[in-house]
Amino acid sequence: MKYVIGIDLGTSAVKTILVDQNGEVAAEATKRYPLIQIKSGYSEQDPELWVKQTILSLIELVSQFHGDPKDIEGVSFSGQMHGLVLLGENNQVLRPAILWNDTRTSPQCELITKEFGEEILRISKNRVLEGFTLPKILWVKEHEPEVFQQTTHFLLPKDYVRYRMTGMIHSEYSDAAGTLLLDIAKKEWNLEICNKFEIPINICPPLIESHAFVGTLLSEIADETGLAPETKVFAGGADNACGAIGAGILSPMYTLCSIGTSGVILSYEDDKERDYNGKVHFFNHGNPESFYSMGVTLSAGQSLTWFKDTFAKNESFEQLMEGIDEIPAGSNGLLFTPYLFGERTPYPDSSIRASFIGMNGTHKREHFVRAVMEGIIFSLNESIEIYREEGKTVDTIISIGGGAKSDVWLQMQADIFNTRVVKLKSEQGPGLGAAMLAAFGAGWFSSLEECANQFIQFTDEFLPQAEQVINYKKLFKIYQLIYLNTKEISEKLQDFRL
Ligand SMILES: Nc1ncnc2c1ncn2[C@@H]1O[C@H](COP(=O)(O)OP(=O)(O)O)[C@@H](O)[C@H]1O
Ligand SMILES: O=C(CO)[C@@H](O)[C@H](O)COP(=O)(O)O
Repeated sequence: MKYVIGIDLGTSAVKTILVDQNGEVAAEATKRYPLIQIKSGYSEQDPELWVKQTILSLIELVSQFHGDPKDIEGVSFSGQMHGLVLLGENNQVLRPAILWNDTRTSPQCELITKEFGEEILRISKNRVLEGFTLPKILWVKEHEPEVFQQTTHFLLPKDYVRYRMTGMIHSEYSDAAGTLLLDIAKKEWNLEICNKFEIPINICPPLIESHAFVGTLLSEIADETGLAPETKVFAGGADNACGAIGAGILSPMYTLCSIGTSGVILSYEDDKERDYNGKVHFFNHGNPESFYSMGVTLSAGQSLTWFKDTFAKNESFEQLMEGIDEIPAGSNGLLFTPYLFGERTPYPDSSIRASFIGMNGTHKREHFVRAVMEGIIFSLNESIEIYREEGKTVDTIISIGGGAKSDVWLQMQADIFNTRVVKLKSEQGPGLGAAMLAAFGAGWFSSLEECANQFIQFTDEFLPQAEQVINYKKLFKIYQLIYLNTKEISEKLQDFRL
């Protein structure tokens, strides 16, 4: 039996899975790393820690495997998107990576939008937002000019880890699409945008397809991890592109819901000319010549993690959620908006912050937990509404990410989205998508669709419950009022945030 490995470089942890030729997950390992948040709005990570934890995770994965490591034919990657890694001479890292959920770049976004926003929307198919890579590059150029001067390349997070495992520098289209520097339709770095903002185009890495063969493992990485030095490494994709592959979103039939640190509602796009006018993001898929669009809740799973770390640090998620299924929809009149780090869809607003509304003396901790979980799904429902308004049919959702571990949360998705919600056998959609890219790249299958037929297995399904659907429709309308009514308050509080 042959095997492939998918490495998912998430925001909270790196997750590795070993998958056999039938698509069965033979081993899994996870290694966590922290976010560095020195100020409100700042979010960084140490790229060296990504490499260290990836290697530790692979060591653990290989130790669970009792076959011949030479049977592990290929490795590929899924990675948190948009993060900026700057390399200098000899490819050393020049500063900590600035992540997708870092919102310090509002002034740079305003400048880009004012000077070139319409052209960028036309070329990159995306609106200028704090999370994307171009504003981060401009922030470094303005605030750390000596770092910018030394830059020889920028890389996206998983592309840096792949570089450290192979010695080869590349980017691939699905992740490059999230930089605002890529011409999405032509699949090339855009000289016009680079010139406009005085970014030397040669700091942009060479572009390849997601399933492209990059090289074999460096011998020291093979020695350390226990993998064979001839293990083939394939480029990989953005975590949402890989999530889409791993959940079988290879046609417009299904919609994806991912609850990781962020939350995503994602739809396959077969027409590259489809124009949402920047209301949702539009990116190259990991499947060659295809595209997807998505709406993003910045702090989805992260809101629940924040609540747990702050009020129930030593409990598991399962303990935290005990009793919440007995509480009625709407948590006895308590609502939560998940804007801990600002928001993206439908409100591109970096200064909005989260709120609990409706607290009264009868509320217990479990009401707050349920309200947080409901608020996250309400926020994702805003993206579903956009798709429905644009004429898309959303009737089946494939749900992935850490959030898909909870059946109560999956039922809440079915009731709030008013759709059938289906769970995968392994909730590690992006990791499975990465493994599928390795399997396709290694020639096991003639297409990702063929691979999906073999690899993807659905388990439970959750159907909307009529009474809950009615209640949640009413609650969603009230939830939508919170943004409008807290926007000004959030702005006024900005001066008091550290
Ligand atoms: N047992 C669980 N039940 C429900 N949600 C969970 C559970 N464990 C983790 N989560 C949620 O999953 C999120 C992490 O998901 P994951 O897909 O691993 O994120 P990332 O890819 O961003 O690192 C956490 O923030 C948390 O909200
Ligand atoms: O910024 C985005 C997508 O545009 C995020 O979805 C990141 O890609 C991080 O993903 P997770 O770690 O939450 O899976």
